[in-house]
Amino acid sequence: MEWEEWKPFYERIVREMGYSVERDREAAELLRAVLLENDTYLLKEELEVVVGKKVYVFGAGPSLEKVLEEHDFSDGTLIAADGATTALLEREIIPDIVVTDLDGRLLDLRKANEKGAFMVIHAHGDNMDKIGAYGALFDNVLGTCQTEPLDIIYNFGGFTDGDRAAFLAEALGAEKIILVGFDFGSFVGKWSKPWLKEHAPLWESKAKKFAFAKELLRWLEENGSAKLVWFQ
Ligand SMILES: Nc1ncnc2c1ncn2[C@@H]1O[C@H](COP(=O)(O)OP(=O)(O)OP(=O)(O)O)[C@@H](O)[C@H]1O
Ligand SMILES: Nc1nc2c(c(=O)[nH]1)N=C(CO)CN2
Ligand SMILES: [Mg+2]
Repeated sequence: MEWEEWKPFYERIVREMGYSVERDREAAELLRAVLLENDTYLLKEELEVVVGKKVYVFGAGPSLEKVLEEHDFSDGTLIAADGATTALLEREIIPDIVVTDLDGRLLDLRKANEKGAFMVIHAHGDNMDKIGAYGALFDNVLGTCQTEPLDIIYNFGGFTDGDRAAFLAEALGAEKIILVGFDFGSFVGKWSKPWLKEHAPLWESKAKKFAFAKELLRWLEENGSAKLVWFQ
């Protein structure tokens, strides 16, 4: 998704979620500074070679657990959206790429990175504290933002970690994107937040995020060049 296509979505998101564009911009600058200072940044071209034709994107919906038990996903590139990383690690699956705004379980995000996963870390106005505190703990990081892209900070479109991961796969050349554990139902998967012990009833701000995520994935289905499939 090009910036001009993303801009109207972003403007609606900012309005409906009450975000600050200025803070989102500040976060992008902060992430850029952290990655440059530590020399841990990746360029798009370096991540492109990791993404094959067939990509599985794992969301953190409650359905993920059973699906991981019953199916083998070793024939594609594995991209975990934030909290889904924990569910994969529990089954000793190391994702190729983790897409996160750093609010999943930090130890699991780091473990995946140490075991070889490339990180795609997203900067927004509400995670600057996390970027400042933990940004330097990761290696092989492609930075993303939701405002205008900077030199090493990309914007491929997408809002939540899950739909953003699908937009990333599209931008990096995937031909088939299979969404696993995306149920967007009335429960948030227990891997979604570090403090959740069980799947939790959907709360209001998360419901709004899910509505945008679904809309963006529909856009990708209609306008992307990759085939988008919902794994059942
Ligand atoms: N029922 C579900 N519960 C949680 N995540 C889901 C569900 N269905 C689909 N997903 C997708 O899985 C992704 C990973 O979940 P996670 O909650 O860890 O990420 P997140 O977007 O960072 O959440 P937040 O906006 O609260 O930071 C979500 O971004 C969402 O796109
Ligand atoms: N400002 C701001 N932007 C976001 C936020 C958030 O909580 N605040 N959460 C996101 C992941 O779902 C993506 N973008
Ligand atoms: Mg997150």
